[in-house]
Amino acid sequence: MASSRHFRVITTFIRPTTSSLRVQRSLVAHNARRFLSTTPALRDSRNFAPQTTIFRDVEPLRDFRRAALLNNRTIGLVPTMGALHEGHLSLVRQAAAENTDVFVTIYVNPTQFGLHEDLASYPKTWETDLRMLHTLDRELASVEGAGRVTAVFAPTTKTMYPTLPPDSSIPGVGSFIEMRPLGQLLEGASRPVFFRGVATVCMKLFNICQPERVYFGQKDIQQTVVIRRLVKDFHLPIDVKIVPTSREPDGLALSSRNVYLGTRRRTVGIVLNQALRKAEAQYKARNRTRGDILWPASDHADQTKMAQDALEPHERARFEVDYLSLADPETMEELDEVDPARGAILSGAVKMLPVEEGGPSEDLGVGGGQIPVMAIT
Ligand SMILES: Nc1ncnc2c1ncn2[C@@H]1O[C@H](COP(=O)(O)OP(=O)(O)OP(=O)(O)O)[C@@H](O)[C@H]1O
Ligand SMILES: CC(C)(CO)[C@@H](O)C(=O)[O-]
Ligand code: BAL
Repeated sequence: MASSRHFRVITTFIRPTTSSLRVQRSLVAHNARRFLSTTPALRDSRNFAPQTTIFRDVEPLRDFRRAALLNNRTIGLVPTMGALHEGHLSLVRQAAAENTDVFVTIYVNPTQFGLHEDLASYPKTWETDLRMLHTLDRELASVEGAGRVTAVFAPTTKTMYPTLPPDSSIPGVGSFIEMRPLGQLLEGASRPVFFRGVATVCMKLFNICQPERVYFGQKDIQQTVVIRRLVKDFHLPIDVKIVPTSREPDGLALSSRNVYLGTRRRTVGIVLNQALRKAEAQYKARNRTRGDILWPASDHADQTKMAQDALEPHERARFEVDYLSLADPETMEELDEVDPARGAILSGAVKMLPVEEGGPSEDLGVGGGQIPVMAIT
């Protein structure tokens, strides 16, 4: 059986207090208002014509992109692994507010999955994904000034890895992009090939689609740091946009892997989000040192863990805290103290262990509570 996996919770960017970030935020707010504002900006969508083309190969997509460039159109790229949910759609919405064309890529990239991770069982919902994008595109068609979802790129692995088959082993035969030590910290410590795979596939997708802007979710915060580094170190002419995390009412972040959780692990899984909120509150109360910021988070996680461990096997959802991190926003190196002018990234990971004993009619999630999980709240 594949090894148990992390239930990751990566929540908070303690923002610097510089005016440039405030400007960035207000621009996003402006765009959101432009996009979300009601009647005056609504277009008549009765004549809605779907504009989305599905591409499997590189050359036709390149031709499409070239034509867009000649027509002064701008491309916002949203890379995904499919199994779409409202979090993905929020990325598409922001991309549509800032570009004439949105390209969505749907590709489950093998090189970012370690050999014992959940590549084989990763949820695939192609038909539903297309329906969701179609519905969203219809909505976009009715908004004055909004871009449209004009391309979905869903390549085969042979297209993405044209020379050698993808290799997920640590020595890794093939052509890769690596960032050391950034890609080896935190998530990279427990998933040693993860960021190598992400950086490599994103470089490929950026080269194929040549977007002006790319959109990534803050939920995967270390991934956003890796992408910014990719763009900086390889001089890519791309603007990286980070979109806030979409959450369930109780704070659980939407995530494709949530289907694995089942009721019991889902309920307990919000522990880390709760813990990190406590740490964030410490920062907001003007605490700046690592100990002061992180202790309530560790304490909350410890208390919850003890309470679960004390329950009977048919009642409990056991977990282990992998890390609680207070890190520099560009290097992800751990900080002893936060400089408010620079900000920090507060993040954490919890390993949700398999359910030991299911109840008679209990919803244990896809895979009966045993599937390796990489869900994010
Ligand atoms: N809840 C969310 N809010 C905002 N962005 C999100 C959310 N969930 C995913 N994203 C972003 O969507 C993009 C594609 O993510 P991906 O397809 O891996 O979905 P996922 O839900 O993160 O899946 P997984 O369960 O594998 O982590 C990434 O940039 C990711 O950060
Ligand atoms: C960015 C990405 C699409 C690369 O495969 C993936 O890591 C994801 O979905 O976050
Ligand atoms: N959203 C992160 C992709 C992964 O876990 O592989």
